[in-house]
Amino acid sequence: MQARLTATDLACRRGERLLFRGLSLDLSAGDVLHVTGENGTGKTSLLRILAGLLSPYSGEVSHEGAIGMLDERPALDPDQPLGEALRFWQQVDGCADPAEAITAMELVPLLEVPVRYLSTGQRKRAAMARLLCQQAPIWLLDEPLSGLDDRAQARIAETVSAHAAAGGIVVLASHQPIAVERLSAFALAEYVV
Ligand SMILES: Nc1ncnc2c1ncn2[C@@H]1O[C@H](COP(=O)(O)OP(=O)(O)OP(=O)(O)O)[C@@H](O)[C@H]1O
Repeated sequence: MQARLTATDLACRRGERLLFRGLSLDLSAGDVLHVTGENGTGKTSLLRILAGLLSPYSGEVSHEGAIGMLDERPALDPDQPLGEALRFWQQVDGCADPAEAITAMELVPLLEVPVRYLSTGQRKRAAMARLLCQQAPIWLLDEPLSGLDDRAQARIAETVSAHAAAGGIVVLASHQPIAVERLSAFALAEYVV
């Protein structure tokens, strides 16, 4: 897996406020970065800048390898049964082995359930299955553990570890600790204006 993610001297402004500045990153295959910071410091904003969904106020981002993002919006059709909703994305993403992702996230018993009936944790696991199918080397995970029980949290931690071990890059923003080897902590407070 060929992956690199760099950010140079990033500053982020939302509305009238400069949230952070002087932020640089250089991540390569196998790196896992845990971004921490109080509510409103700009963790989601940073991930959106890295994903190219939000323009930085200044600075630059570059990457080698596709980016997959997980946030609170799973982008799964709420009216479709989960299996159908996932199948749509599997076709778009050209997923080689959808069954593996579905099994890994323990979704087999839920495939007939309409997405709108899924619980918060089930929805997050579904979003993770979609991410696995994207086969993107760079993962940006916004609060991947929120709403998950202990077993599902452990499953996500294993999945993140496996992705890094296979040469992927993971940047995750989380208020909760995550049991992943080779995790680097990144305190956004150091860059807050
Ligand atoms: N579209 C917007 N326009 C103006 N301000 C915004 C916009 N989106 C977010 N903000 C503000 O930017 C700040 C940072 O938001 P962000 O969601 O990046 O923080 P966060 O660190 O992820 O917070 P949390 O821990 O609560 O998820 C907040 O004060 C928020 O109100």
